[in-house]
Amino acid sequence: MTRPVCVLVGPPGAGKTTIGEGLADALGLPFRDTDSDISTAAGKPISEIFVDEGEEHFRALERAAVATALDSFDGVLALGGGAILAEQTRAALAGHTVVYLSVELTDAVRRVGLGGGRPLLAVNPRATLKYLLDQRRPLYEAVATTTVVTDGRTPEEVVGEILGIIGPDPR
Ligand SMILES: Nc1ncnc2c1ncn2[C@@H]1O[C@H](COP(=O)(O)OP(=O)(O)O)[C@@H](O)[C@H]1O
Ligand SMILES: O=C(O)C1=C[C@@H](OP(=O)(O)O)[C@@H](O)[C@H](O)C1
Ligand SMILES: [Mg+2]
Repeated sequence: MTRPVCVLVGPPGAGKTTIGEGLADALGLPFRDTDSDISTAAGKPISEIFVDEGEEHFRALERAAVATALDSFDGVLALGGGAILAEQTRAALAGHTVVYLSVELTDAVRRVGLGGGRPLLAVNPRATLKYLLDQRRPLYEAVATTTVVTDGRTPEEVVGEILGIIGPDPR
């Protein structure tokens, strides 16, 4: 069994996808994002899965995609922001190196803009993000082995801090 060297969690706009790519690059390891896995397998964007099959169906695909990646992928793994809502996923994260990329409302709103293809943020991004941040903060904190604050920091600075935590050769 292989396992990711680092799993990134946090709300939309925390930078999981961006930081994950940069971190994988710096480590010379592959990068994977469960949103991309789900979208590739379904043959359509996440936003269309929400419209065609609904959020419940997306969450089932997400639980399966996360379980598979946690068991079989040995690079840097980014999860979707809502993955930790599933008790099954929170339990599966135990024993992994889990970095919570935290972000407060102002920076999260700025980064996601008008939603950026995120169906949950399509109508009122600011109000929805405020709700998501408050609802999920305890869940991110519960699964994380480390928290890295991203507000007011560049992706390069964030990648540098994570490298300092997990080291240059985490395998
Ligand atoms: N530390 C950062 N500083 C400024 N912009 C960032 C930072 N991290 C990510 N971004 C930008 O914010 C947007 C959302 O980032 P993304 O990686 O998709 O976040 P997530 O996967 O957590 O939703 C992207 O446009 C990205 O370039
Ligand atoms: O917060 C959420 O519930 C979601 C976040 C998205 O991923 P990012 O956190 O990478 O934006 C994506 O999984 C989907 O739109 C649902
Ligand atoms: Mg992402």
